[in-house]
Amino acid sequence: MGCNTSSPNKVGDVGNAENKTPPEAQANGNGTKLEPVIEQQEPAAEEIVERKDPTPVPPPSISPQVMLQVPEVRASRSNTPASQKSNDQSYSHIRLLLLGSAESGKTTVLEQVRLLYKQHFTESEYFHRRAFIYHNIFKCIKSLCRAMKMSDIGFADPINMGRSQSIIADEENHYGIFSKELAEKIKCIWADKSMQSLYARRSQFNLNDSAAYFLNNLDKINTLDYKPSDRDLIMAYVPTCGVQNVIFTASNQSFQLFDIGGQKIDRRKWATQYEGIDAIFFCLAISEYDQKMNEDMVTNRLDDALKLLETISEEPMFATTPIYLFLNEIDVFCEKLDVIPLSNYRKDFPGGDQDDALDFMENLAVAALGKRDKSLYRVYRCIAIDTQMMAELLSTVFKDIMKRKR
Ligand SMILES: Nc1nc2c(ncn2[C@@H]2O[C@H](COP(=O)(O)OP(=O)(O)OP(=O)(O)O)[C@@H](O)[C@H]2O)c(=O)[nH]1
Ligand SMILES: [Mg+2]
Repeated sequence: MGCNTSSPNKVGDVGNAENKTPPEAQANGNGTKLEPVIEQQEPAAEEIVERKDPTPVPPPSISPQVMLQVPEVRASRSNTPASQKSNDQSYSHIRLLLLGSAESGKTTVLEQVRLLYKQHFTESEYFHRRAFIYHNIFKCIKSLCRAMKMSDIGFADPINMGRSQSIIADEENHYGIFSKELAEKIKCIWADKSMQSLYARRSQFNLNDSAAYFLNNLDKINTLDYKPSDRDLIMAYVPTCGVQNVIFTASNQSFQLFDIGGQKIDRRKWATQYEGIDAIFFCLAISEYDQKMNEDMVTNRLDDALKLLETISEEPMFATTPIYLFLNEIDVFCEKLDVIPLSNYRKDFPGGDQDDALDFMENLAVAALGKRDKSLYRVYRCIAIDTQMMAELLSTVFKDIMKRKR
């Protein structure tokens, strides 16, 4: 039996999504012209030191965080906690909080909301994302070269060994277009037959899920007039270090979606955003069952994510707050199962096909929600990079949230 990724599976009593694309995704319900306002939030100096991601802070000219607001709320500061906003009578938004561990898909969900609900990207945001795409590509090829060096495989073409060594020795962060020579090196290494077999074992060295997508598109990207497409924006990984939010209208209701970084260092700030939250979107990347956390390279990522979910579920401030749980990355999960058996990492998995494995993961997540009343959570299986799937899912979720508010 194949993996059913065509529509989000739901637990609970949410009706099936009827429309392919929600009408509210095509225009702003209230007709307000939305003008993005970009504000920068820099991480504190001690965080820069502690952060495990080796490239948390892009060059000074590139903002790592953006905040999108409708004109009437421009006066508020980007780092004002949701708690303060809840006491401000001028706010009429339903406040949503994205939570989950690092690289679980939170910002991808936010970016999908922006694309679907017409929160256009500014030129400087394109510039910022473009810089990160070059950086993502270089980081990926460097990880692959390092992994090849550690492996017993060896390049199919011996010339690639020297190319690989020079990539490993390159200390630059590469936030800009690659030289012709560097681009050629990257392409040759990526095309090497042995590299492709190593790529199949990529979870062993925490390679970003979008590595192949960007490496395969290098020719298009490495041009002076390259402007990221919507797809490129969704596929890029820009680690969130701080809080960003977007305000948008769905079904004539105004929503504000907050997104916080999921690395351990960022979680210390989560509680400052808890008050006044109407619903939580929790992202859990189920594909990470065999991976270790970048922060310590010891803790299993799935264990960490489940523990995090349990903590959020038990948080007294969320006792009556609905949790919308997104079991994310089912594409990567299904692809990985054949290469890395789930039973190697989850001894309690009795075995079975992909759908059994998906059910098993869902049960783990539901168990982490503990004694929470069934009416206070919904579970969805999703692929956050799939815009069509997310259009249906988000439309269903927003309707459910509004039903609860009535
Ligand atoms: N293949 C695949 N890739 C995904 C999926 N969801 C997210 N990604 C990719 O995973 C990477 C990380 O996603 P983000 O949304 O930035 O992760 P995050 O939870 O915001 O991470 P932090 O900001 O570090 O907390 C990006 O490159 C996304 O394109 C998915 O369902 N499938
Ligand atoms: Mg993020």
